[in-house]
Order: sequence, then structure tokens, then C-alpha cells
Amino acid sequence: MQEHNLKKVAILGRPNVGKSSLFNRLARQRDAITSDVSGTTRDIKKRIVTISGNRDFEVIDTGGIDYSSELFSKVAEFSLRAADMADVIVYMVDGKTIPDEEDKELFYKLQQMNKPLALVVNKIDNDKEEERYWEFLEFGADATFPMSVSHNRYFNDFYAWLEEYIPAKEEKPELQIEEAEVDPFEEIVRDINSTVEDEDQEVSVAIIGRVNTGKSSLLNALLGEERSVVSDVAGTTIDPIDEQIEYNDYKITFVDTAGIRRRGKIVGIEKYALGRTEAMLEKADIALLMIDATVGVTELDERIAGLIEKFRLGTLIVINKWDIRGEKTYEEAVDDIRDELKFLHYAPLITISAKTGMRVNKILDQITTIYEKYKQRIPTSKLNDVLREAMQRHHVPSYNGALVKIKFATQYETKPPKIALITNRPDGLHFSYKRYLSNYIRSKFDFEGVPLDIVARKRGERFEED
Ligand SMILES: Nc1nc2c(ncn2[C@@H]2O[C@H](COP(=O)(O)OP(=O)(O)OP(=O)(O)O)[C@@H](O)[C@H]2O)c(=O)[nH]1
Ligand SMILES: Nc1nc2c(ncn2[C@@H]2O[C@H](COP(=O)(O)OP(=O)(O)OP(=O)(O)O)[C@@H](O)[C@H]2O)c(=O)[nH]1
Repeated sequence: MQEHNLKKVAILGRPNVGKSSLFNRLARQRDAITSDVSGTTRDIKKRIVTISGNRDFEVIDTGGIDYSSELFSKVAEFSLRAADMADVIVYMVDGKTIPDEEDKELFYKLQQMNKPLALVVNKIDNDKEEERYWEFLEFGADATFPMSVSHNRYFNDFYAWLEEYIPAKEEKPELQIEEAEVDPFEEIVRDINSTVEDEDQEVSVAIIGRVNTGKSSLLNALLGEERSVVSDVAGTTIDPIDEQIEYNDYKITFVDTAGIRRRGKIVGIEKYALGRTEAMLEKADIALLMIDATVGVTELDERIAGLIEKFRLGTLIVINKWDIRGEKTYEEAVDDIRDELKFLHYAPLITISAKTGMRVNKILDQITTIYEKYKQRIPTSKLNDVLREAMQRHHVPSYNGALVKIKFATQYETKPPKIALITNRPDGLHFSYKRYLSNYIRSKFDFEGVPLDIVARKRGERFEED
């Protein structure tokens, strides 16, 4: 609960009118929580009070103060200070006395604060005493209430008036994010980071695939004459086996192009091919997975795709040799690939011909787009809005009958993006629910082409690897 947002109601008035009595009665409305709010002004007692079942406020009691002198000016000074801190002011007078000029003057000062202000005439203990109350109408208050705290009289009208100024708590589903649990400092730091533009424009790309799928043909097409190949420019630090081009302010490095160009050397040596692929993926942000349209997805293609999954890279599936695909429709080709490579569901797919150059020019745009998503950082507040939405659609399943609460989510890493869910029971969060959240978050923030990791953590645990 966000106690700092609660409305503050101050009960003011001269000594002995019954302020503490009202305070204590209000405080009893809420048996469970009567603890002191910490950090309060030393002289002033505060309690959190609930009325009408779902309206919380903080009540400030100025009673019990020892105004060492009898001077009313002390009362006035103190009352004005307390009123200043308050959202709603209750000024109490003793109905067994006659209206008093000093009270009136103080009341007018309070009126000038333009806050909701009620005059409560206390100690109207029976019907006979009710006429005393009329005399206090001369204060000209917007709201004047008779009351007998000790006899528990006339409370309903007073409560109805208070309710106007105390918002009802929103109905919360039980498993809601406890926003106050978000360490505000942590959130600020993350959000500041996220607004700082990530200047990183250097992308490493691995072109991988079985033999003969067209890797070197694609590389040549991408490095085509019209682009400035900068690998041999003095001062660049790229590995001599890599090649780099500049494209729309990005530096795109194709890793281990020497290996790609060393043609036909690895036929039949599957283990070596996979090892070399791993070495490339280790250096890369994004993988272009080449599939031969005339062959479809083979078991080796699946194993290669599995390596991308393992390295958590941004991915584009490139279906090559589209010029000689035969009768196959786009839908057939795509269905086949989606079916065989389910775990790369997040990867977009493009049909090209490295030989004719068909749609090859789209690939560089795809690379930079995926890279932007690969390095994106979602502000914590936005992420938690979406998390709350997702949890409202489907509540977190309980674990062996125990409540699993997700307190908040935060993205703690980029390239690839990783999100931690802070929960009371990291082990109790079912993988299918994590997958649901991952898909939901994916649908709200564009992560096309990018794997999204979600881990469950206890508060205070480090957000490192699983
Ligand atoms: N007859 C009657 N007495 C009341 C009523 N409410 C409070 N009292 C009595 O009035 C006296 C003062 O009440 P408190 O609640 O201590 O008053 P206070 O305004 O907090 O006084 P300080 O602590 O001196 O500021 C106590 O003896 C209460 O029992 C009421 O409705 N009727
Ligand atoms: N029709 C057609 N042929 C292609 C296409 N892309 C590549 N090829 C041909 O397919 C064969 C293999 O192409 P490469 O680019 O050498 O394939 P690779 O994946 O580098 O092969 P390895 O180095 O053996 O792994 C060559 O004969 C290419 O001309 C394409 O889009 N259409």
C-alpha cells in the first residue's frame, strides 16, 4: 500500500474538547492496523484509518499536547501548522460551552486555507443538548456536525462528509504488483539509463547454414561492389578473418568470412562444421540462418538452429534459392520451416535468391532492425504496466496451494534482453506461466527476431544467470 499517498485528516481544537477521543474512535475503525506511521512529527500522533470498508486515510491528532501556558495563541499556532500538512481539517469545539470568539477567529483562518473543513460540535450527548449545537452555526462553516464521541452519536453524517474527500481504494485483484515494492532508486536509475540513447551501432553477424545453402553467395551479394568494404581500412580493429561494411550509420561485421569463403572444405565433416559454427556464433549478435528452399529443413539444419537458440542471438531465417524453388508456395515453405524450427518462433523469415540478388537488399535493413530490438531496454514502469495487464488476464497459478506473488519485473540486461520477475516463490512459478508472460511482453514490446529470457528471482537476489 502506498501510505504516502493517503489523504491526511487533521483533528484540531482547543484542549479538552474531545480530539483524542475522536481520534481513538476513528483508529478503532481499523483494528488490525493501528501501528504508528514512522517518520511523523514528534508531537503529533498519526494513525491510518479505514472508513466504509475501503477508504483509507491518515488521521492526525493534535490532542494531548501540553501547551505549557494557557494561551490560546499556542493552540492557534499549532493548529495552523497541522492544518497546513493536512488535506482535510476537522475543527472541534465543546458543545457544552458557548461559542467562543477565539475559536471563531482561528476557524476563519482555517477557512482561508481553502481545504475541506468541518466544524464538529462535540459533547452533544442527548437530544436535549442538540439545541446547543444550533448556536455554533453562526461560525458559518460549510459543514457543521453535532457529535457525541462518548455516546457514539451523529457519526453517520460526519462519515458521509469525510467520504467525499477520501477516495475509495480501487478493487485490486489479489495478485497485484505491489508498486511500493519497487525500489524507487533502482527504478530511477534504470529509467534514466533507458532514456540515454544507446549509441552502439556496431553489429556482428554470422551467416550460418549447411554446406551448399548459399552462404558465400549471400556474403558476396551483401558485400557487393557498391558498398564500401572497410575491413582493410587502417585503424579498424576487426579481426582479419571478418569483413565489415558501413550501412546507414551502422558498422556491420560479418564474422569469419574467411571460413565461409573456404569452400567445400568441410563436406562430410559435420562435427567440424558445427564447431566452426559455434565459434562464429560466439562472436555474433545476429545470425542469418540459411536454408536451401529446394531441400527444406534437414536434421542438420535443426542442429545448427539449436546452436542459435543456445547462444541467444537475434535471428533472421533466410530461405535461399527462391528462384529455383519449383512448385512450392511461400506458405508451404514457411509452414515447413516453422514446423521444424519451432524454437526459433521469434525469428522473421525472408525468401531470397543470392544468385539473382532478389530481395538481398532487404537483409541489411532486417539486420539493423533486429539489432535495435536486441539492444532495447524497456523502462521499468512500462514493463510493470504490461505485467499488471498480463496478470489481470490470467492470474498467477498457485504452487501446491500456496500463493505465488509477482511483485514487479525489471529488465536487467540487453543483448539479449533479460527480464527478472521478483516473486515470493521463484521455484513456484510454473514454466508455462513464464512462457505466457514472455509471449505477452513480446506482443506489447516489439521483440521480433530476438529471444527473450525471463527469470524468476526473490527480492534481493542478484539478477545473474540461472
Ligand atoms: N460528555 C462528553 N464528554 C466527552 C465527549 N468526548 C470526549 N469527552 C470527554 O472530554 C474530555 C477530553 O477529551 P479528549 O479526547 O482528551 O480531548 P482532547 O481535545 O484530546 O484534549 P487535549 O488532549 O487536552 O487536547 C475527556 O474527559 C473525554 O472523556 C463527548 O462526546 N461527550
Ligand atoms: N539458383 C540458385 N543457386 C544458388 C543460390 N545461392 C547459391 N546458389 C548456388 O548454390 C551453390 C552453393 O552456393 P555457395 O554460396 O557456395 O554455398 P555455401 O553455403 O557457401 O557452400 P559451402 O561453402 O560449401 O558451405 C553454388 O553453386 C551457388 O551458385 C540461389 O539463390 N539460387
